[in-house]
Amino acid sequence: MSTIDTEQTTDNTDSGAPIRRLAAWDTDSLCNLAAEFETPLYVIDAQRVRENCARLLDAFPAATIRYAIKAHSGQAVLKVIRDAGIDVECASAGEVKAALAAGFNGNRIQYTAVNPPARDLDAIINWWQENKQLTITVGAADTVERLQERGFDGRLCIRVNPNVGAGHHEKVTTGANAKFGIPYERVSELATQWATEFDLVGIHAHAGSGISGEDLSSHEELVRRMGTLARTITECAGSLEFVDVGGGFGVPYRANDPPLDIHTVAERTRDALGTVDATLAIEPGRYVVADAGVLLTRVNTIKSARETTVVGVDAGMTTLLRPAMYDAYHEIENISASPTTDSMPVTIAGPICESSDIFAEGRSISAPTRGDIIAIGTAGAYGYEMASTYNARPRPAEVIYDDNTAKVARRRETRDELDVLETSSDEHSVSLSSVVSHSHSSVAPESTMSSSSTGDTPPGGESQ
Ligand SMILES: Cc1ncc(COP(=O)(O)O)c(C=O)c1O
Ligand SMILES: N[C@@H](CCCC[NH3+])C(=O)O
Repeated sequence: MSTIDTEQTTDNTDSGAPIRRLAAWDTDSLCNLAAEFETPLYVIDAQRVRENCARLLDAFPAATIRYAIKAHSGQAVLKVIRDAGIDVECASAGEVKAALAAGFNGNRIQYTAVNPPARDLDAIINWWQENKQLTITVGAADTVERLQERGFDGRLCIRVNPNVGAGHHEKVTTGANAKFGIPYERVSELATQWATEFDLVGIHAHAGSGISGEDLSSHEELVRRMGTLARTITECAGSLEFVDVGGGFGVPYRANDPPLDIHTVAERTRDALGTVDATLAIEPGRYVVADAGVLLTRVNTIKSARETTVVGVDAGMTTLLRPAMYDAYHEIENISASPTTDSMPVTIAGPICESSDIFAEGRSISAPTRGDIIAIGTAGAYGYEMASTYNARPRPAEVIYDDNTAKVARRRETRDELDVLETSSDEHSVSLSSVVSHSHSSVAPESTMSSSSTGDTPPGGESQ
């Protein structure tokens, strides 16, 4: 445990401020945390998560709010959200397990099945047997059959593909992607059928992630379509409990990005929905946690390279994937430098053997020296959550700061832990004469390949 100065780490502009910038964090405290817990290190401010929850509850007082736990599924964060009175949306059995462990009851959990593996459905049905208030959202008719085969006849929600997408990058635009949901045109017919077999409680759609406050038109169009569909279903299949219009509310990552005014979003969402005999539901993830987190990383290499200076740090794309995957922008500052240090443009790169392992290029930061701590802002959503162990790099640690104290929420993974799944025993093995089909092989037989074309000497030693 480490104690740091609350006064300085709390965003003192306004507890309802729409975004916490990197500049609002106390750099001395962050440097102390890096020294105490080492780097790379995620720091999450629990109070900021509370403020974000409170703002959502205030803007959507009559709605059901479900936090999309894929943004950050750490137990400490989930407990803050549970205590704020917000429910959860889970995308896998693993996420449901995390929600249950954090104390969410089945009636506060909505499981969204996306091409669900059998193992997920088995686990979900076991939990549903224990608490039949758990809601399952399906995005394909055969998922319904698979649930029926397992005895499910409970609370069902239909994921609609509204054919309207939005988001900060094409890779996070879901509403028009055929992978997600049942085509809009088919839903009322299926709803009529399923209402006789299940407790049909809702319909759901999600446009995508990172919807900008500057253009809410796609979000509004999706909500309008969902309102129309809800009215049709109510007539043909009976009333629904909720109409879930997804999450996706963006946060400004760049200093000059306009903040998303959540009250405006709420008002325009209600207007677009129109009158429905059901409760509005939303599923924000990023909005709840993004600006509550910062990633700290230490400079280990500085070199001049052609037109740039490369600053090598100990976090990489395995720690924070967003820049490599979506070219995502995060604020970056050298928080060890004194205020009088001159700035210089640099390339900030991680230790992973991939060219995309770069956090920023041509970014102006205070001139770094080896050992300095670099802070990467707005890293609370889809940061730790998307970390991997590629290049055999253990995942970072995470501390949560609350009530004047920072404590480890997720300890640093060790190199030894990377090997725990390896097995050398024959305990579970099968005998197979071959795993290559000789009759249908599309690879030319070795005898027809010249050694020059393969670059190898053929079996037997000499070229044929
Ligand atoms: C079904 C669903 N709900 C909610 C979310 C949360 O999105 P965001 O974190 O952008 O609010 C996502 C992620 O895109 C999602 O796929
Ligand atoms: N991982 C994405 C958003 C979530 C997409 C989930 N459907 C991001 O970091 O922006």
